[in-house]
Amino acid sequence: MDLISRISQQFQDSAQTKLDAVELLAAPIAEAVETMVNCLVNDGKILACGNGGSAADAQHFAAELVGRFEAERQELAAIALTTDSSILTAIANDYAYNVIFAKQVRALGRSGDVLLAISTSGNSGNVMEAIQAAHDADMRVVALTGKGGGKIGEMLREGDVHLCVPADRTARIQEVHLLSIHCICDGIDCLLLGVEE
Ligand SMILES: O=C(CO)[C@@H](O)[C@H](O)[C@H](O)[C@H](O)COP(=O)(O)O
Ligand SMILES: [Zn+2]
Repeated sequence: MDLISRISQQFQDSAQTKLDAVELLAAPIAEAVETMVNCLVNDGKILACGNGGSAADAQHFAAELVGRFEAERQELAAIALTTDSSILTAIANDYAYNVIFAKQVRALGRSGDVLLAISTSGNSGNVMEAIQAAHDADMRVVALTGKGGGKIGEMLREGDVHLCVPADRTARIQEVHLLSIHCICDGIDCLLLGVEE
């Protein structure tokens, strides 16, 4: 297959994966919006974590809440746990890579806060440890996964929200995660501001 055909195929696969996911994900995305708005209006904050491309997604999400998405509104409390290289290297070096997010959740997370946990496989150990720490702190979890949800799908409990993308390819799952994150940002603005467009 030549490059142009490969690229065209990827665009088609990405669009199809999104269309295939909407029926399954629309309700949990709406639940995620309500969970997060409820947290934010009650003075809570959202902590976000993930590895690799999902670390970028966590940061992207926090930037849209603290800065803005599409509408002007008050700053919203969100922190990506993927950005402080001193914290990350100290914890990985002195303890284990598996606890780089969990120790930050234990330091910063409070009852009523939300953890946005992102893992395409649903099996990243450090994201699982973060979820456990969030549960211990009486926080709710919004999990973005794929590939059937993995072990993270089995860890979630009542009050948590699971957005499991019905796909097996990491890149395609990440693309739906980003769309879902934008839907969450739009939904938060809509509930807080009544934004229609
Ligand atoms: O962006 C990509 C692949 O598209 C990679 O950086 C990917 O995020 C990394 O391999 C992650 O470590 C995968 O972790 P996870 O999504 O399974 O939790
Ligand atoms: Zn990637």
